Amino acid sequence: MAIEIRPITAAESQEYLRVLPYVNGFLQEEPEPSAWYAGTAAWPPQVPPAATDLQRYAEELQADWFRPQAAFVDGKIAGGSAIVSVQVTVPGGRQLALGGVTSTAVLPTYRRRGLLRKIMSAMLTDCRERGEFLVGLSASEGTIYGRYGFSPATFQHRWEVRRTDVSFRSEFTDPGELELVDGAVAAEVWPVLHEQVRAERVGEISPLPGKWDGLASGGLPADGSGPAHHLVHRDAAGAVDGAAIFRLPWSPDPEQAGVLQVEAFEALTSDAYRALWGLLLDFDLTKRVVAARRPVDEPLRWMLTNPRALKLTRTRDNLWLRILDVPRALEARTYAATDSLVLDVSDDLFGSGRWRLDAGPDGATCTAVDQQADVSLGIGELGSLYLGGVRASELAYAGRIAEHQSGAASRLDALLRTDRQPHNAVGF
Ligand SMILES: CC(=O)SCCNC(=O)CCNC(=O)[C@H](O)C(C)(C)COP(=O)(O)OP(=O)(O)OC[C@H]1O[C@@H](n2cnc3c(N)ncnc32)[C@H](O)[C@@H]1OP(=O)(O)O
Repeated sequence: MAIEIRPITAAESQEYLRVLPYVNGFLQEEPEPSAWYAGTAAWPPQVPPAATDLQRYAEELQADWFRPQAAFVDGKIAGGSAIVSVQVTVPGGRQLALGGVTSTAVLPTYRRRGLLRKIMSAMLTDCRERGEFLVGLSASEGTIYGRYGFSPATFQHRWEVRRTDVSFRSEFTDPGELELVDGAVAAEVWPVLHEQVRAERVGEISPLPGKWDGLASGGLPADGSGPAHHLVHRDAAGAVDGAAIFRLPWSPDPEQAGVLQVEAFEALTSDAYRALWGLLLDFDLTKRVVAARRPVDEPLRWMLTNPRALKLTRTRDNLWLRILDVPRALEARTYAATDSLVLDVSDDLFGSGRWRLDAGPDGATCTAVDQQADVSLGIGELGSLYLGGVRASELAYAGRIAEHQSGAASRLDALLRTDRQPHNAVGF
């Protein structure tokens, strides 16, 4: 079998699309209603794409931010994946280029012959040559991407709360006001709000072009989750400082009736956060609120009289990170303490190395050295640590980091920690 890995031409778009999960069918361990996918249709799609969808996807393949690679077997496309150009906010506030791996699939009849490995190798090499030193993805299965040096760096929770269990610890007088707005207003609010959130939030991803376009049209999803409702909070001066998108899906099951699904929620201030949740958790005729894709350090539970009222129903990894250039990545963020440590980092794909990290609140220098290492770790472990969401001491206890100096993992923790847990509400 003759295998060739290369980008596709415009004429090959339809053939390429046919191998991809969102066209070819994609089983997922847990299907997501549109409300949780933050899209206008359930994911994975429940109906085959229409010709107009295929045409739109094919046009998207030509965009400069979408870089598809295909595996041709004996001249026919048998697998594909793509890198989308996005940015990720890192500790210190820089928004770094991130190559986002997406839309990955190999036809069932060609699986386990090394096609993904070859595609991945081509894509990572291309990113390095472009100077992108961070690559990320969200994984369909947890067993696939560790071998390429990816490892979870952000996590997300789904939680639910019964309306009758909610009582806030303290009285709250809103200095601003809430307003229900239509999709056209929401389509103007969300890009601006998310941009402000992204500037502050470690791990947040820049939205792909067109991310908010569907809000204005407000189409009805096929999964019965109902129309999107848009809630906006304005501060005392009238500036938008928070917003939520929610749905009130219909269900024949009495247990599932009366659920308010929170599709998106952002607040720039504690007041906006309290005001928005105050209404969403006490919405007339609802019994239960379900919120997915939420940060793992949700402050809401600390606002409730009974913190146990907020029940976690799912926790899962979100952004998997792969560092392609250790010194450039480590020099691009800032640190919570001042310290100097030698890291021995193994990387099967792009070569191992030993670096001294001289780090502080204003940044770092990272220099190749020969001296004794304080810790040894793999490139995947470094990816998990990079945004501050995973503790080095936890990975050391798990045998994933070797300490050569007692206390070195704790010192690494002190350097890498961030005030809030990294989180990305937006994916790709
Ligand atoms: C970021 C995203 O886009 S997530 C979406 C990923 N896509 C899917 O899950 C769609 C369904 N799955 C598929 O299409 C394919 O199984 C793919 C794309 C995941 C893997 O493609 P393949 O060409 O079979 O992978 P390939 O043969 O290169 O395998 C490379 C290695 O990964 C392993 N591997 C591949 N897929 C899996 C899997 N699903 N579970 C466990 N191991 C896997 C192989 O055993 C092999 O191991 P080795 O390096 O020790 O030999």
